[in-house]
Amino acid sequence: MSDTGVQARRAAVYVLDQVLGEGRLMSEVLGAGTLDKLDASDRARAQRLATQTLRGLERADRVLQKHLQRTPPLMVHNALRVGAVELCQGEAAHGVVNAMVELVSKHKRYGKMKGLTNAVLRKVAAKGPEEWGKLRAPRLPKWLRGPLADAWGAEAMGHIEQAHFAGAPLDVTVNGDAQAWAEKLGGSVLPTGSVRVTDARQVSAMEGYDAGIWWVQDAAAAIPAQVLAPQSGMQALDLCAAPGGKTMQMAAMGAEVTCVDISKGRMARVQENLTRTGLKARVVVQDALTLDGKYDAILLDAPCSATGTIRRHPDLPHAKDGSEFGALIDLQAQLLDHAATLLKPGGRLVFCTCSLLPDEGEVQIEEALERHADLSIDRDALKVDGVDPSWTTQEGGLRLRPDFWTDQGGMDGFYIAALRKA
Ligand SMILES: C[S@@+](CC[C@H](N)C(=O)[O-])C[C@H]1O[C@@H](n2cnc3c(N)ncnc32)[C@H](O)[C@@H]1O
Repeated sequence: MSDTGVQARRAAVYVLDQVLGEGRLMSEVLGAGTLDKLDASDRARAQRLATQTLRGLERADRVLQKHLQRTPPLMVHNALRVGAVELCQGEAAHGVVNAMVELVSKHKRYGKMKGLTNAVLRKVAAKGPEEWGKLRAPRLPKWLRGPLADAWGAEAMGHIEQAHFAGAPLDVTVNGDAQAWAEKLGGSVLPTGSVRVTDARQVSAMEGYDAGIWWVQDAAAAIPAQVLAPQSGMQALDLCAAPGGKTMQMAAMGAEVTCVDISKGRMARVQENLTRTGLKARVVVQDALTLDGKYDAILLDAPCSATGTIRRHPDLPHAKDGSEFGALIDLQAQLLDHAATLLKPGGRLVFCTCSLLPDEGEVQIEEALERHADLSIDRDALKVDGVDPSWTTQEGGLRLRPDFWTDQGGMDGFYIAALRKA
């Protein structure tokens, strides 16, 4: 790591410029190799700083607001935001202020704003940490808060925002003795069988990773394959499979799995994951809408708004504006209709999305049941260990929210429903 942490902070500010200024997701910015020149520890630090700043953006702006007469240019504003978040979360003032002043002073256009940066961050260092704790959990932008508050109510909305601000622990799915691995990893076994590691280190350096005993998967994301529960030897299809968490679960259950995804790049990760874990599946890069064949069990984890994953991806509400969601909702319905044609009579289809929007969950299933007289909801499939019956919805699906299991660290938002073909 560089001595002063300037490089990591500069990279974090660049990532924020891209998310907040260009509407790019952090995964796109990082995927384009933005941080590749940094060493591993600076890269991790830059990513952590950008993530923490996005999570606490509203608080950072409130703390900064009273020291700014007008909004500075985005790059300077983002440097102040990163600095404010670090200071308010207990980082030593001299290191943060010096690094941010140096970073701004080297900027071609805004170098002259180093004095302002110094003055503002010194004021934040003096009072900010005390103010920080009294501020509310940051709210989602209106375009997303509106529909979510309509769906779940104002009180739940506040709890969801608190869960977003708290962030997410590391959950892993173990192919083996979960209790034994929970002890080795310093975690605990959740009611649904996932292992939660609160004191997470670098994942690839953790015991059992290289040996492929476990893979990273949020506890909520592990439930759809448990609901489908294909039996050993069954022909199972994982539609929209990459990076392959659910494929691996079904392969570990003994099913003959075919996994399909449209993205060649993302499917390379499925192949890597299968190689690491020693699990077997037929890997197909193809548009799921053009697939044929007949299967006993199908899992459709459809592309969606990903609004259930904001704890891990706080960039999403800032980079997006909801304008793409209509096309995703149409695609989900098409994928559901096509998946139904791939089911054998008596076969089962689990539909899921990592979304908090009913249009991508409850409404999709209600409408699919109207379109397909030969499909019925399978409520019994939801009787999975650790799944609270109160999570069941009116039409017979499961609604999971980030504010569930609060005492244990929450879970991603998900919708899951099981359908059976006559
Ligand atoms: C929510 S992610 C899947 C996560 C995965 N099931 C897992 O558990 O690791 C959605 C996936 O849908 C894929 N996708 C989008 N449109 C598709 C299509 N028409 N056919 C197949 N895959 C598609 C995307 O490439 C993406 O990998």
